[in-house]
Amino acid sequence: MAIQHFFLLGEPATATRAIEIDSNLDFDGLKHLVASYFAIVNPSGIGFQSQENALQEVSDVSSVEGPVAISIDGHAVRDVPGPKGLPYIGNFLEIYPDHLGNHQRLFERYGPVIKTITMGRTVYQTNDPDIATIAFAESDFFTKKLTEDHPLYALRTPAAGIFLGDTDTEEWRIAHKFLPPALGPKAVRHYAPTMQKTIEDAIKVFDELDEQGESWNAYQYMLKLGSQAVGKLTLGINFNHFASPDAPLHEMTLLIAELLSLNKKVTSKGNWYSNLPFGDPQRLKEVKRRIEEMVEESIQAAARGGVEDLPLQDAALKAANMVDYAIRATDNKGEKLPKSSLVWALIVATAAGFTTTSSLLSWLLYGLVTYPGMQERLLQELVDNDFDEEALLTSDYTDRLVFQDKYIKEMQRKHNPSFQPGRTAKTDLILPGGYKMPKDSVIIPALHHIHNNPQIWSDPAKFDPDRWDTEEVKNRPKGSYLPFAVGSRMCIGFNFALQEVKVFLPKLIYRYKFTQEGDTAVEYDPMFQLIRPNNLYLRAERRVKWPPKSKATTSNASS
Ligand code: HEM
Repeated sequence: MAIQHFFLLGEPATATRAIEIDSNLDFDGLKHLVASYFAIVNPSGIGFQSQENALQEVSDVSSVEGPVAISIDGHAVRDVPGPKGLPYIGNFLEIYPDHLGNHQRLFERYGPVIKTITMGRTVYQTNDPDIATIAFAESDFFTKKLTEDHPLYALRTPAAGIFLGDTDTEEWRIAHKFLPPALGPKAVRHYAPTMQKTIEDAIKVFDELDEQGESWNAYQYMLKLGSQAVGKLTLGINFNHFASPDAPLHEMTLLIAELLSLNKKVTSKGNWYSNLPFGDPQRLKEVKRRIEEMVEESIQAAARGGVEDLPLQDAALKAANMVDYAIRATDNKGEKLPKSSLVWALIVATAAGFTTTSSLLSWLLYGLVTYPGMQERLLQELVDNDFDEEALLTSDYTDRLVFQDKYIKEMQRKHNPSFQPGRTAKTDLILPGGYKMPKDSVIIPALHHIHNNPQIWSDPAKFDPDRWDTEEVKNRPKGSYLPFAVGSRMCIGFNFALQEVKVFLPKLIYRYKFTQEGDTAVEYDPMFQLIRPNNLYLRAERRVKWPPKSKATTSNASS
């Protein structure tokens, strides 16, 4: 057993640590051992050197006259770079309003990990898939914990367990045991008829708008549609958004939309602001209270129906909605989701569900009028698959729409609604590349910038659904496409979201030809928790004719 002294290259050689090296250890084992002493997240990047000579064998490392310097991926350890800020506001003006474009510029200038400070809030971001994967894995190094620097800090609600709570809590464990089964692939399939009914109701309104020759704001109507679908799923409430073209948004939709926008305003201005007893911070508290009240009412209404208890999986397949599920679902110890978790878990599932899907739906419509040939190819695929107004949109049917699947994937690569899931460092640590992150600091795997990283995606700015057939994309590095995040805090509603858009899109595309009203550049809302288009106005005209089946399909059918 030899003892060697080590220090991190880039740190003073006086900060050494003595480590005992077992003579049976191999080189990888030595890297792991040293990594554990210095909280180096990925041991494989470790290099050892003495007097600038690389040491390649365990025997060299243990016998050389110490201390031995540790490099990471060929680098000395370093602080995460970022732009110098102004007093008080930090980098605010350098980032907003176009935070996507500006972060892209900062990644190009500073490399794969950047640090910015806005209004006193320090955030690390990465566009590197490896680092994103590390951050998303709940581990000794990272967890979801809503510290003051976390983008969801102003919304944190420990009782919700999911989304707005820390991983390391009983509330998350319980909510995470009960809720995902209700949104698993099989459970979601049984909601397909409800989804189809939702879009068929909505179509009456789009028909009326067409008859009046009116164009409409894509996000506003997709918000109606997305929240109508999710409201039925989570709370069993019909929001009646399609009673007429001007039907108002349901109070729940309005409040949740306000909650998110207030949160983005409050968090982008720093913690001093969130504590003010008036203005936006005060309104944020009022909005939360009113939402709680409304969900409690829908739980009361569902509970009065009188229902039998069922094991989780059975409840998921039989429930009329998630309130119904949450009341009946019983785990193998006979326990249920406690009342204290129920209200906020349902609020969060509702909010997470409709704000995201309505943005995705809006971008999917944006793609039809922006990217040449998409609308025609999607329509052709429907015709080739014998679609008509009566078709039943089961998941077996939508699985056959291969181009639609690639279109949705590419849309989530370029225009994913969710962009800033944050994870918190559990200890002072060293990331690949040698970047130092202090305990309790927050790193955001910047989804948009990972999805547009030119080192992973060729010509990332190009919207190209066919790239999903290429070997390059099929063999892409782990962590390079994460529209729903990954790891145990990833989205639990992704099956529902994907099924929903796969049911809605065919109905819309087969019935209408979409064109954009005016040619103003479409802007995204910079002060919203999600990326959504602000000013996309569409005209949906009833189709009167459809293309014939393509030759390949007809000849396949006759052969
Ligand atoms: C296009 C649609 C959607 C996108 C892009 C999306 C994206 C995401 C992302 C990135 C996360 C991780 C957030 C974080 O780490 O901070 C997340 C979490 C979550 N999503 Fe989604 N989501 C979508 C739809 C839905 C739907 C339809 C539901 C429910 C009906 C839902 C429910 C949730 C919940 C409850 C969590 C938190 C899980 C936890 O805390 O363990 N999402 N989503």
